Amino acid sequence: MNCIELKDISKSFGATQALRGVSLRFEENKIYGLLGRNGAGKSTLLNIIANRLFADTGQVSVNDLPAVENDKAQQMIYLMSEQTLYPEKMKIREVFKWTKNFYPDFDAAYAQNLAAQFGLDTKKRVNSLSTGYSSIFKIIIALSVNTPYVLLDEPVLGLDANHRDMFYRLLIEKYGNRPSTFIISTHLIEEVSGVIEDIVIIKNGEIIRNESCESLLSKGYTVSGKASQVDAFIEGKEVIGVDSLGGLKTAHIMGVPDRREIPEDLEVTKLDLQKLFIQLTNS
Ligand SMILES: Nc1ncnc2c1ncn2[C@@H]1O[C@H](COP(=O)(O)OP(=O)(O)OP(=O)(O)O)[C@@H](O)[C@H]1O
Repeated sequence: MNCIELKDISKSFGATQALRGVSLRFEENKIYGLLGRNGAGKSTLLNIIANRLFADTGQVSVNDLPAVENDKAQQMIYLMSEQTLYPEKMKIREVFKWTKNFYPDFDAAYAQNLAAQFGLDTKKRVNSLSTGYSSIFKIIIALSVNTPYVLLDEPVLGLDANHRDMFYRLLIEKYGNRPSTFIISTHLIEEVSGVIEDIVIIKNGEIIRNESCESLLSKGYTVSGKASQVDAFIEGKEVIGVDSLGGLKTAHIMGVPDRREIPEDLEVTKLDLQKLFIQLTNS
């Protein structure tokens, strides 16, 4: 079956249990958001898939091939992370050549084109890049590598708003032209919500949600309008957050709205993913 499959993966670092019996499938040609609070286990999960860390128990397979110490499986995966695995003195264009040796479908011409769009000078050495450009350099490889599975661990770290916007746009463009699976671990939930199809939420090393963005967001709704009307309406409901401005109020509510019950003056909109995430991962 074409997917990355994790079966009962656990991993501890000394007394810290980073992952607890994680079973999960990342299907082909989908964009996933991997969300979780600091220390939840996201990087550990991605590093285990990419064979940079070994699980204590459990198995990972890539298109039915065992992922551990297996070049055939690993050639289907590219992991972009904070760690830089290239010789630091290498120039960017040399890294592009080097990448092609391990990933034959790497598109060097497209990478050069992206570098020009981002204003990245490929004559520069890897260790001379600023934090933002170091992320951009890795993003460019991730978008050009053409592996069936691309894992992005905090890809927009240090990127300014314009470059983040460019990245999301290029990702969607790339996905449209040549679909593959992208797994994006990020804390910028609202920004990524327009890009991802499925959401995996990890809390204290356990998967607490694994479903489509649409299905998750249909589990709640937002009402806004005059504060007094909103207050009356939310009485007795499961409210997960409230924002007020002047005499206006917005309330985020779990449950399915009963349209007949909602006063005409109140506006009902989709739930805010970030508010829902905070609620699900609090405590
Ligand atoms: N090499 C390590 N040695 C010891 N503990 C580690 C190591 N790597 C991760 N951990 C611990 O395992 C847990 C999960 O860490 P992980 O980096 O996977 O979380 P994360 O979800 O990626 O967090 P963040 O969003 O803060 O990057 C944390 O408690 C972390 O401190």
